[in-house]
Amino acid sequence: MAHYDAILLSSFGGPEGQDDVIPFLRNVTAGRGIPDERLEEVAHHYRHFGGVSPINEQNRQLKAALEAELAKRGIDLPVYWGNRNWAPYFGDVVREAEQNGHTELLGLVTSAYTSYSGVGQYREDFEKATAGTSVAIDRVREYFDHPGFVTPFVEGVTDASASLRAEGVAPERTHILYVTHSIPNTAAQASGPEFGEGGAYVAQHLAVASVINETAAPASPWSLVYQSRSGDPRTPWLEPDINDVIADLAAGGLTDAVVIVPFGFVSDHMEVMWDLDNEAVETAGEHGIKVRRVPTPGVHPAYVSGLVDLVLERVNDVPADERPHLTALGPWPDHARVRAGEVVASAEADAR
Ligand SMILES: CC1=C(CCC(=O)O)c2cc3nc(cc4[nH]c(cc5[nH]c(cc1n2)c(C)c5CCC(=O)O)c(CCC(=O)O)c4C)C(CCC(=O)O)=C3C
Ligand SMILES: [Fe+2]
Repeated sequence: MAHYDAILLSSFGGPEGQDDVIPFLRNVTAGRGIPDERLEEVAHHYRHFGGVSPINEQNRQLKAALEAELAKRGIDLPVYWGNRNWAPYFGDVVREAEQNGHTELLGLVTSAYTSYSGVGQYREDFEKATAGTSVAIDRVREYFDHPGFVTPFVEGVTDASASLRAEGVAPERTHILYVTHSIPNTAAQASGPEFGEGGAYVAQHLAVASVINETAAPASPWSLVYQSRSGDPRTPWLEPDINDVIADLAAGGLTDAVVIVPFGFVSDHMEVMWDLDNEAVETAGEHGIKVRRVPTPGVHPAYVSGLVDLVLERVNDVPADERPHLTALGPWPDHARVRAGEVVASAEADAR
């Protein structure tokens, strides 16, 4: 049995008013050479919604849902919530936990896949936040193929396909677009070169998309596509872009509808609201193609109880061969623990 004093719900953070937008974007991009034009463009996405990203409110709701599920199961672990890029910041939350006598934390991260953004950067955040404290932070494994994460997408694709069928669109003419965040090709490769082109990041997405499609829309063709590319235009990022694919499908004449499945994300935050509900839906409309956008897990009961299962699997040291996973890639291995600013146990997965 591993001992933990508390859970640390760990997320990205987002602005909650117009005055927060630029300081937030500076936090996000600190030292990573995002061109100013791109920052202004992204600021505009936030400004359009009053400078408020929905992500913090979604995390408050997820925290409340986790607390309710833990209480229901009689598990006595408080939940702290901290972010990388906006208040409540990890550093403040870790000190608050320490003052409350909670020094052994288990991180639940709102990223399901392996990449620097979802793994290495959080480990660095935890190193900084625990430096000079007596706090240690573990994190649960990447849960891209955990039933709790996959089930809401299976339901969403099933419902979207049924509603299109009800409008007379044949499943064979409905194309399912599994969409995730583009990252630089080099970052994808670094996520696990042993998984071939695109590394673990692409392999995980392909494996999950194939499982969702087989279960929810077996008669429909599908593709893995990307959104939210940024950075220097000369640097290659993962392609194709969702908007280009919608245009190509329309030109191909075999597609009457697309189902957009934002399975790279756990909640309907700004990247979903702007890049999909605004841009991609508009692209489909311009090409006369029907469109459905499937919800992200949010506070879906399967996701919330899946996260609690992931906590219990660590508390109870459940062996790998008993850990739930829906693809041949899983169960993904656990990561090294960070204690007082140092990585104290090394694991192969932590090169990422
Ligand atoms: C893989 C991945 C995820 C999924 C995994 C995870 O969830 O962690 C993700 C999530 C998110 N990304 C978000 C926002 C942003 N990401 C940016 C920039 C970047 N993301 C990248 C990758 C990812 N990002 C990369 C390689 C960059 C460029 C270089 C860099 O900066 O490392 C920028 C800067 C401007 C721009 O270039 O777009 C912003 C504002 C929000 C918050 C949304 C909200 O506010 O509701 C969320 C959940
Ligand atoms: Fe991002």
